[in-house]
Amino acid sequence: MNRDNVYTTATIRSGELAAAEACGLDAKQLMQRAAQACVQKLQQVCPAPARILVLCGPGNNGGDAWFVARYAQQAHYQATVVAAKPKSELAKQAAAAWSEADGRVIDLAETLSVNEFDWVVDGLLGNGVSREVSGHYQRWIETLNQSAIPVLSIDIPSGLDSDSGQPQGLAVRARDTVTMIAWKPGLLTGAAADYVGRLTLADLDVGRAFEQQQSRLGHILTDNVAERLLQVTRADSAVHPSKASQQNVHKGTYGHIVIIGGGPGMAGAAILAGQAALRSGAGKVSVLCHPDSRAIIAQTQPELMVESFAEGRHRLEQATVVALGPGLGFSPENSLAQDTWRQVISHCVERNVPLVLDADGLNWLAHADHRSMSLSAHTVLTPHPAEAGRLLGCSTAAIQNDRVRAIQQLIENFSSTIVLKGAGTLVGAPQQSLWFCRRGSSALATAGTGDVLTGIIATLLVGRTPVEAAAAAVWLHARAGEIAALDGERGTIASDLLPLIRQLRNAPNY
Ligand SMILES: NC(=O)C1=CN([C@@H]2O[C@H](COP(=O)(O)OP(=O)(O)OC[C@H]3O[C@@H](n4cnc5c(N)ncnc54)[C@H](O)[C@@H]3O)[C@@H](O)[C@H]2O)[C@@H](O)CC1
Ligand SMILES: [K+]
Repeated sequence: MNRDNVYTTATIRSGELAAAEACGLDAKQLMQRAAQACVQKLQQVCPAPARILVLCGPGNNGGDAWFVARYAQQAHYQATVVAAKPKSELAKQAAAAWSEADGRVIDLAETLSVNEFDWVVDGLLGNGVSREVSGHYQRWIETLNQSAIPVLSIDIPSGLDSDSGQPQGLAVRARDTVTMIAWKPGLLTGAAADYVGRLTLADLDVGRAFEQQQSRLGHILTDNVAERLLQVTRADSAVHPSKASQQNVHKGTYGHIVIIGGGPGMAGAAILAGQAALRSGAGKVSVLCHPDSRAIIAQTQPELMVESFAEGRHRLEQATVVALGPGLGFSPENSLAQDTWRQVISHCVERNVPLVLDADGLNWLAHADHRSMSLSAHTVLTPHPAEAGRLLGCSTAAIQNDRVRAIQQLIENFSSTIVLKGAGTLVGAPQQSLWFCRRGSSALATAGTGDVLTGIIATLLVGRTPVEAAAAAVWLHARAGEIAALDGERGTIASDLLPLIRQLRNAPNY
């Protein structure tokens, strides 16, 4: 079974019973397996006879939790149940199993000191959360989040939306989450990383049947896959015959990357993109910038070839890949930036030159009427949520509330490869399933890291399809961020990533 596939919540909810039936199981047996998987995890993280508090909500997530209490008790844990009235038929049966074992139940409306317990099992709400958390649910989640007691969440931290990864007002911050059957996007993107803790997939032995019956939304960008993508080069045409013609054309070169940006006061963005391209292994990097930025860029990094756009236009003819946007400048009266943008886009579209559009490159795209222009299929757009909002004409919050929908819309509108940045970065392209990157660090949320990513993508575009290059670059950048953060997340800056990019390019498992 490919344990990296991601399915929408709707697919999981509508398909899990059919998969169980194909394996000769009914819904109650599936629930019992879910509970057993959670008890196994408990046994790893807090051996019996620990004191555990089991919180049971009204639906089947609560049903799982009632069975957890029962099995935990059988495994010699001291289990205490706090429960809402079970509403679903399965939850009622699971609650009955606890009563038959003479288990005591405390009503959710009561208060209890959680400090008496070693661990909490959170079965309040699962993938059926349908509204903002309030009342006793809110109170319990606040209590858990304020206490230091570790929490194991069943399926998904209660209150987290299992598609968007956004809390519905409030969500449990778990130490561990055991999710059932298959990965859901809400565990992997948006705010998920702040809530899910360590993730475990329990496929309940129906995962294979489920995968055979359902189509996936995407897959996790695993280390293995990323390392393989990083190794694929033009010399590998036998492995990737689809790229043979492009590979032959450029054989023997590591590519000439042309970066266009660096407006007045924004030379740094072009420098960082250029340095990242060099450290990712580009053979030659040119920067075309505003005349005022030329000297500082050239002095900062002598390996960069620097010209003003007017002087260096001919560089476009030599470009293997173009990166347009870092520090370009964006304001209605900035006609130099706008003209440059138009000329570069036209060149790349006409010649089918691979293009990365970032920062002001995206702002000009949002400003243009994109319906009247087409980008080449070799284009990668790298919006952060605010830029994505500008491109789609909606708010940043709307993007974050449904990142999967947002990237799908961007792919459709621009027929390009899209990197939707932010925690749980998504990568997608037309007719391809999405990549979910779980790696990364909040240390990457600082100025300039986007410019670095642009430089990496541009370099990796040499010899890879746009989606492969974007996925490999996102992973590399995220890993570099993680490693940089080992010296302290606070104070990590974009240029700290540069030596790590070099290390990772030479040894991805560094
Ligand atoms: N159906 C199956 O065969 C399986 C289901 N499983 C479990 O079932 C869960 C899904 O069960 P359900 O569909 O019953 O959904 P949930 O258990 O997530 O909750 C649904 C219930 O909660 C209420 N609710 C929704 N939002 C609320 C809020 N904000 N505040 C208070 N109450 C709220 C709903 O009115 C409904 O009564 C999964 O997450 C998983 O844990 C697993 O046992 C695997 C097998
Ligand atoms: K839960």
